[in-house]
Amino acid sequence: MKILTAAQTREADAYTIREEGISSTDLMERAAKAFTGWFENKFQPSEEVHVFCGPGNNGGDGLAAARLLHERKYKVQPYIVGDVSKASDDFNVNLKRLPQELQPIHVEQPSAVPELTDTACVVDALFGTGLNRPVTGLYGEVIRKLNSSGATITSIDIPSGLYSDSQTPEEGAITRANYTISFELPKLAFLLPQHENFVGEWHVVPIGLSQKFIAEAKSDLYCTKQEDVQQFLKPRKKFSHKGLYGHALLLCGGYGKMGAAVLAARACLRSGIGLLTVQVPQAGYPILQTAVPEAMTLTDKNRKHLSELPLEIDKFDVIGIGPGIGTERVTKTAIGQLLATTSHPIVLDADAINIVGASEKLKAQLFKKKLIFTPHPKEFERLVGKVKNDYDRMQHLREFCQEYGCYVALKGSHTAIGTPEGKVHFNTTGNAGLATGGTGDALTGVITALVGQKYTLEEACRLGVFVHGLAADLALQTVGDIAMTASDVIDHLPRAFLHLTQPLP
Ligand SMILES: NC(=O)C1=CN([C@@H]2O[C@H](COP(=O)(O)OP(=O)(O)OC[C@H]3O[C@@H](n4cnc5c(N)ncnc54)[C@H](O)[C@@H]3O)[C@@H](O)[C@H]2O)[C@@H](O)CC1
Ligand SMILES: Nc1ncnc2c1ncn2[C@@H]1O[C@H](COP(=O)(O)OP(=O)(O)O)[C@@H](O)[C@H]1O
Ligand SMILES: [K+]
Repeated sequence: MKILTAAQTREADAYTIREEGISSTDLMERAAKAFTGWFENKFQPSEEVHVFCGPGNNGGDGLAAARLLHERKYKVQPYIVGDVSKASDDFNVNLKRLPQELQPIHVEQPSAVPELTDTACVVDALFGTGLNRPVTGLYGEVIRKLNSSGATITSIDIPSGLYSDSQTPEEGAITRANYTISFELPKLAFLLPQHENFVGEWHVVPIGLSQKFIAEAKSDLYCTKQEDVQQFLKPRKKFSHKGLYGHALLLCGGYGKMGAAVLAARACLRSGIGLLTVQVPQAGYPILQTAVPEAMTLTDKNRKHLSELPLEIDKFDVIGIGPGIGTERVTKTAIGQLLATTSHPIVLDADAINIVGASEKLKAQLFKKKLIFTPHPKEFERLVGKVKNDYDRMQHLREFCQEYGCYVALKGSHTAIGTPEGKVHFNTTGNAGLATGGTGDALTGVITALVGQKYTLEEACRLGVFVHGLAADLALQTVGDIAMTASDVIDHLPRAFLHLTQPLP
């Protein structure tokens, strides 16, 4: 699923209107119906609904939604904020369509906004994608008043005041929505952690924008949905054997962190790898052999740390390195050897990233390699330097992937996968139960297994991150997010793969 800019969304609206021969008022009616459809499923008609409308088409949506909710017997009060002498045409059409008994309150002073109780619902239709400057003055005061009330706020299309594709200037007021209902496609702003308190829980409702326009629109930003990964999932063949599903090498674990190797290995095996060898420091030998009997185990000459590569490193199809390895000098040397000698794909995580990030010499060896990095935001900063905000982080992500020709899965609530072409694919599965030690180690195992099975590096990243998040979503149903562990996520990988191969009705 593509993510379009505000300007492209306007073009999509205009294109749809031309292509379908409908009026812009009809499209607005569709948007308002889609919005109220969601609203009716969420809130009871007994709720008081206060709809705050601005002067543009977002306000027009608000007026149309107020009328539709009134028809559905909600107790609705529309408000028109500020000077609407230059209101949009569709705003004016919908103002006229309000029935006699549903007259709007004109808000010319912030004091005209009533004290709202905790049980009130607010619909925020002040500004949408037409926002062209930070929200200050009366609109800013109204937003601050709504934010400080206890009311439940639902924003139409986007929280008012939030820029959809770039950093919102600090002086602008932004609605702190509990829910945001966006039309047709999600907006980039929804996927960035810094906007969590503004966007709240977001949903996308279809309004029939032209699929042709969307397919042809140029965008480097995507959301990965289930149907996307199902398209490249490889079925297992009846006469196949383990030799056809790749032999992975995991270089993981260190003294006190052998669990990282166990988790990565278990996740790798649960993701379809044909054969798995794990090399651990000597102290890890009994642990690995006991905890993961399916994996072959090699030992390093060093008792506590990774310090050497296996002799026959070329026989492996993929190498996953990093979880639990630490940053000892001997380990740095081994990573240098790995980057210098192997042409096989490598998945680098955790301390492997920290080691590379701290050494310009190692960074110089990254070019023209088949590499996937799986950093969390702190590890990412060790690779690229300090970032200013989430937009700056995305910019660094694209530049780093383009410069080194590599893939980066920048982990988070919506893990962002950067590609060498400068594209970014945001993941749509997973939940806060994943915010616990070891889940990243499991992800390294999953992605390593998929690369071993000859998925392209892009497919392995997108499918791996998706299925890892899906396993957590399935685990949520039985263990919840508070108690979830990395082992729970691994234990739910089978159901997650089943879900993808045999979609539940
Ligand atoms: N036919 C269409 O084009 C459709 C549009 N839709 C709605 O239309 C919205 C976009 O509508 P518009 O393009 O009219 O834009 P908005 O309604 O977001 O706002 C534009 C108006 O606000 C003013 N404005 C912008 N920033 C301001 C600020 N900081 N302070 C004060 N005034 C400010 C502008 O001068 C303009 O009058 C979407 O978000 C969506 O809600 C939907 O109805 C779907 C169909
Ligand atoms: N709030 C969250 N919502 C969804 N996914 C999350 C959240 N927090 C963390 N994750 C996911 O959990 C994993 C954590 O990885 P990482 O930080 O490397 O953990 P560790 O190093 O302990 O294994 C990543 O896949 C990340 O995307
Ligand atoms: K809005």
